[in-house]
Amino acid sequence: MSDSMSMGRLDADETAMGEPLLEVEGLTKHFTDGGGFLSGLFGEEESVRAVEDVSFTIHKGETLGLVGESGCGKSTLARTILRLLKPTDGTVSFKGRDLTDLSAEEVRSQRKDMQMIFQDPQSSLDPRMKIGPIVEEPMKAHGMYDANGREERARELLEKVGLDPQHYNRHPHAFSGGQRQRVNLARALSVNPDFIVCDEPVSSLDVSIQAQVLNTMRSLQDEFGLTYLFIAHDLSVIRHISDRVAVMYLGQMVELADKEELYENPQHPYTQALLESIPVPDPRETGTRGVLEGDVPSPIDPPSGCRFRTRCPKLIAPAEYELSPEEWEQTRNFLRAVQRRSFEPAGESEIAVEFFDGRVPDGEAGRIITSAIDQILADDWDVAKERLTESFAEKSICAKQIPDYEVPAEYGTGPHAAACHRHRDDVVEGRQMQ
Ligand SMILES: Nc1ncnc2c1ncn2[C@@H]1O[C@H](COP(=O)(O)OP(=O)(O)OP(=O)(O)O)[C@@H](O)[C@H]1O
Repeated sequence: MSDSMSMGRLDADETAMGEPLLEVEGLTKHFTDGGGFLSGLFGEEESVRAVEDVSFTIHKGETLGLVGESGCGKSTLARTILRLLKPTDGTVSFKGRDLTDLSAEEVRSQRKDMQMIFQDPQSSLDPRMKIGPIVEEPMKAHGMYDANGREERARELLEKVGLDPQHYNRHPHAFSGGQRQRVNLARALSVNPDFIVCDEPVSSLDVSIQAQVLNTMRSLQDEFGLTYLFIAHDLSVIRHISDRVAVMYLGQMVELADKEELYENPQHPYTQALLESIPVPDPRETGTRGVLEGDVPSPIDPPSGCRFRTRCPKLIAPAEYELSPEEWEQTRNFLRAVQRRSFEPAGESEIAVEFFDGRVPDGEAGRIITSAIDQILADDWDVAKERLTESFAEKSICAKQIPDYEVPAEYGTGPHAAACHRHRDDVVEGRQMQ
């Protein structure tokens, strides 16, 4: 397809994937500095734009994996969906019912159907309580069964999650991390929910234990007809458990597709970078550094257009310059190097050799580059950086419009949404045509 669809909306649900269970539409959560009396007076209250205009659907019985670097807004999105946080904007419908306008009491009763399990099984279990009563707590809160009924169900659930029901009277410290996460699962299941948000549920566990817990979660899903929103930063974990995968960057969804499609045919440069950075199984190697350049910008003042553009290795060339793909790549690398001040300027020809194979492009683009080189040699880095950024980065379509495209899928049957302007018809070989 050619042009941007509704701005910021990334939705991949128009298929026969089953009945929608959860529909999220334009969900936005900004954190505003509550103490901002003075800033409020001047109307300049700063807000952290943690989640911005996110739309997607989760179907009954599926697992939607949600992946992205730390701080990209995964937990805030999950908490806003569950109404643990009040949305700034947008709607969440669960089984066709809009949750956004429910009263506090209605939200509380709705929560029975929507449970959440967290990363750290240690801190989410009260060390003074025995695990049986821990599992019974939510049933008690929702007035389910009498005391005997609750105990019976708790014992049954302990067994279902792979624990010994005889351990009903033990305290959490008697269990390993994996076992404690199983207690959490039993507790979440106790109120018979339809939907469970799993926020990094296996991240704190040893790799060898992770697969076992994930397998248990899978079989519980089949047995109880559960639907999961599964959050993780680890792409191998997401691949193991998910049916579809959504990728988040700086508060927005950038790609959503069937699992196989996303892993085999990623169409967003951020997803591609994340996948390239899956570490070889070496416990000393962590994170995504190396492939993804630069720092994540602040969510207080995120980049315009595509939020990934300031780190994107595929930034689109502005329409006004007639640059070949090679020249654009050189120009982009030069721009990045100046922005990061990552080289020692020796002289004009040395810079031209280092970044442009000795030949700066012709025309207007060349004139801008040459004057930037002069400014660098005069130690005016900031002026050079500003000129190059304004002339190239800010003129790219990537800076001007929020991308949102549906692209052809090669694997699976579901749609594939990718928020990258390279999928416009008027972008050819990384350059926007006039
Ligand atoms: N209560 C809050 N007040 C202000 N800012 C917040 C608050 N909670 C989260 N944030 C900010 O919102 C952004 C998104 O945070 P969030 O915890 O949702 O990300 P995440 O992807 O879940 O990260 P992680 O994987 O590290 O948990 C971050 O910039 C974070 O600092």
